[in-house]
Amino acid sequence: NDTSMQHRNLNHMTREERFSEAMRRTLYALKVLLPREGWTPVGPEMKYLARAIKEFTFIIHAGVFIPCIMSYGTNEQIAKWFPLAADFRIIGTYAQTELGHGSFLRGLETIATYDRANQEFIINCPKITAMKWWPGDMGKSANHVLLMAELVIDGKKYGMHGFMVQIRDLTTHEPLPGVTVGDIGAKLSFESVDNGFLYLQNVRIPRENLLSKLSEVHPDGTYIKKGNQRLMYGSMVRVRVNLIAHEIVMPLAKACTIAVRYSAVRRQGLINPSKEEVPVLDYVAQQHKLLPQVATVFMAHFAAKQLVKMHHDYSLEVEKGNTSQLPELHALSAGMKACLSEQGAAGAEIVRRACGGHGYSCGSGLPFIVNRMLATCTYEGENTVMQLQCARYLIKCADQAKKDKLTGSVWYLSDFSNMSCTAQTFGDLQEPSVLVKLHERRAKCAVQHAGKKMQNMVKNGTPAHDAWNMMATLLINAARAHIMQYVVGTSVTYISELSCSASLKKILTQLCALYALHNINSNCGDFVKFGCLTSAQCDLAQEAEFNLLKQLRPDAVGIVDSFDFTDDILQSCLGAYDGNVYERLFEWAKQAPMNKTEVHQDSYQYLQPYLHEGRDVLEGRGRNSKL
Ligand SMILES: CCCCC/C=C/C(=O)SCCNC(=O)CCNC(=O)[C@H](O)C(C)(C)COP(=O)(O)OP(=O)(O)OC[C@H]1O[C@@H](n2cnc3c(N)ncnc32)[C@H](O)[C@@H]1OP(=O)(O)O
Ligand SMILES: Cc1cc2nc3c(=O)[nH]c(=O)nc-3n(C[C@H](O)[C@H](O)[C@H](O)COP(=O)(O)OP(=O)(O)OC[C@H]3O[C@@H](n4cnc5c(N)ncnc54)[C@H](O)[C@@H]3O)c2cc1C
Repeated sequence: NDTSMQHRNLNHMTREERFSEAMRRTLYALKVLLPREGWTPVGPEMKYLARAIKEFTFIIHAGVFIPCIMSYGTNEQIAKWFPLAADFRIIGTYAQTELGHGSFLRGLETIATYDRANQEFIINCPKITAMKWWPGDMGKSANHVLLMAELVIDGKKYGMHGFMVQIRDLTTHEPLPGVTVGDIGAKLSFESVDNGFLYLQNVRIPRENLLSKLSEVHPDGTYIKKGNQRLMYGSMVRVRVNLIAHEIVMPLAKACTIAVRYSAVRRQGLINPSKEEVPVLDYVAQQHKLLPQVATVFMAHFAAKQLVKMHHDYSLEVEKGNTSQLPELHALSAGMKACLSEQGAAGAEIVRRACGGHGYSCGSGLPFIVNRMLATCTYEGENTVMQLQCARYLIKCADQAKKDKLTGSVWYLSDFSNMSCTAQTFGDLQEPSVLVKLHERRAKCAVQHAGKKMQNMVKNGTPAHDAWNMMATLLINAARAHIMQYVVGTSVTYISELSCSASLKKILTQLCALYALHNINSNCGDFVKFGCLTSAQCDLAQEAEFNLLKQLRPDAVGIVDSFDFTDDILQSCLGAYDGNVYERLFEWAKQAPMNKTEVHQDSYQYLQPYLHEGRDVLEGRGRNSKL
C-alpha cells in the first residue's frame, strides 16, 4: 500500500525512465524492507522484494557479485568487500562474458598480467573481442566489477581467475583512467537493466585484488593453488540453481494467472449452437494450452526446491573440503536450468498466444513476461551448451553403470529391473508410480542410445570428438529426458510427503500426472521407439491427459489464484482479480502517451495537405484525384 512502491505504467515509460524508476524503487524497497544492519542477501523479505518489484535493478550486484565475493574471496577479502557491497556503498557486477566469447570460457581474452616490481596486476583487453559485454548493472551503475580474466605470470597462463577492479570514481562516478564503459543499448527485455560494455587498457590493481580463496599469487610471483579449481565455476552453479525459482517458476506462474483468469472471462463462440457464447476456457483446446503450463509451474517449483536443498547440502560439504558432489550438481543444475527455461519460455508464449489479440498488447502484461523469460535460455549458460554439459556427465555415468550400482539422480541408469509398462486403461497411466517408471525407462534408453551410437562411430574409426559433435542432438535429447525424469520423480515424492488436506493433495497429484502425461504425449516418439509404450498405450496416454483437463477445469481459476499475485504485481488488464478486462484495457490505452492530445501534432503536419485535399474533393471544391 506504499505509494512509493506502486508500479507506474512501465509500458508507457522510456528506457531511461524505466532504468531510473527501477533504481529508485529497488533502493527504496531495500531501505524500507531490509534494515541495513540486518541485511541478508536472501530471506523472506528478498522473496517479497522479488515479487513486489516487477522490474528491479542491481540483479547482478545482489545475485552474482555479492555471492562471488563470498565464494572466491578469502576471509579478509570478504570482511573488506562484503559489507560495502551489502550496503550498496559499492555497486558491482560479474564481468565474465566478452564480445567474442560467452560459452567457451577457456577462450576468454582479457588478461591480468602480474607486475612483480609493483606487486600489481595490469588488466588489458588486447583486442575488441576481449571487451566485456553483457554484464548487468555494468553500463551506468557499477563502480566495481568482479572481472574474470586469464592470469599471466612471467608469460605463463594460469587460466580464468576473479579480480576486483574499480571502474568508476566513487565521488564523481566518472570512469577511471584506462576504463571505457557504457550501456550496450536496447534489448529484447530487461529494459530497466544497464547491461554494459567494458574495455580495459592498462588498468592497474593491487595484488590483493585477486580473489584468493582458491589460489593466490605471492609478492615474488609464486602461484599457489588452494583447492578444487572447478569451484571457480561455483558462482554459475549457484545462480543456475537459484534462477529457476525466480526467473522461470515465478514468471510462468504470473503468465498462467493472467491467461487462465482471462480465459474464464473472455466469451467467444459457441460449443452448443443452441446455447450462449462460452468462456474460452471451456474449449478443450484452450485447456490443453493452459493447464499443462499451470502444472509445469508446480512441478518446476518442487524440483527447484529439491535442487536448492541439494546445493545447500553440497555447500556444507564443500566447507569441509568435500567436493565429490560437484559433478552431479553441475550436471543437474545445468540440465535443469536449460530444460526448465526452455519449457518455461515456450509455455509463457503458449499461454500468451492463447489470449488472442489482447495477449499481444503490453496491457496484458504478457509480452513483458515472455520477453524476459526468453533470456533465461541464454544467460547463465546457453541452453545447448548446458544440455551438453549434462549429457557429458550422463554418458560417463552410463559407462560406470555397467560395473557399479549408481546413486543420486542417475541411479536409474544402473536399474536393470523389468520396466515394461502393463497399463491397460487410461487410469493406469494416471498412476504416479507408473509415470515415474515410464520417465526413468525413457531417460535410461535415451542415454544408452546416444552412448551406443557414439561408441559404434568410434569403433568404425571416427574420432571421439567428431562422434560427440555428430550425435549432439541425441545427447541433448538424453539430457532433456534425464531432467524430465528428475522433475517427475522429485515431484511425485514431494507431493506424497506433503502434509496437506486430501483435496489439495488430490489436485497436486492430478497436476503432476498432467505434467508427466503432457510430456509423454509431446514426446511419444521416444516412448514408442524405446519400447516404453505400445501404440495402443500411447492412445491411452492421450485419453488420460484429456481426462485430467476435464477434471481440473473447475478448479483452474482457484489454482492460479493460489499463486497469490496482487494486481499491482501482475500489472495486467487481463489478469486483474476483478475480471473487469475491457474497462481496464480501455483505461490503460487512454493513458498511452500517444493519447496525450486528441490530434498528434507531429503526424498532423505531414497529413494536413492530404486531408485538406480530401476535404475539398468531398465538399465538391477540389479537383478529382489523378487516379
Ligand atoms: C535475473 C537475470 C540474471 C542474469 C545473470 C546472467 C549472468 C551470466 O550470464 S554470467 C555468465 C554465464 N556464463 C556461463 O555460464 C558460461 C558457460 N560456459 C561454461 O560454464 C564452460 O565454458 C563450459 C562448462 C561450457 C565448458 O567448460 P570447460 O572447462 O571449458 O570445458 P569442459 O566441458 O571440458 O569441462 C571440463 C570439466 O569441468 C567440469 N565443469 C565445467 N563446468 C563446471 C561447473 N560449473 N561446475 C563444476 N564442474 C564443471 C566439466 O563437467 C568437466 O568435468 P569432467 O567431465 O570431469 O572433465
Ligand atoms: C539478459 C542477459 C544478461 C546477461 N548477463 C550477464 C552477466 O551479468 N555477466 C556475464 O558475464 N554475462 C552475462 N550475459 C551473457 C551470457 O552469459 C552469454 O550470452 C551466454 O553465456 C552465451 O554466450 P554467447 O552469447 O557468447 O553465445 P555463444 O557462446 O557465442 O553461443 C552462440 C550459439 O552458438 C551455439 N553454441 C555455442 N557453443 C556451443 C557448443 N559447445 N555446442 C553446440 N552449440 C554451441 C549455441 O547455439 C549458442 O546459442 C547475459 C546475457 C543476457 C542475454
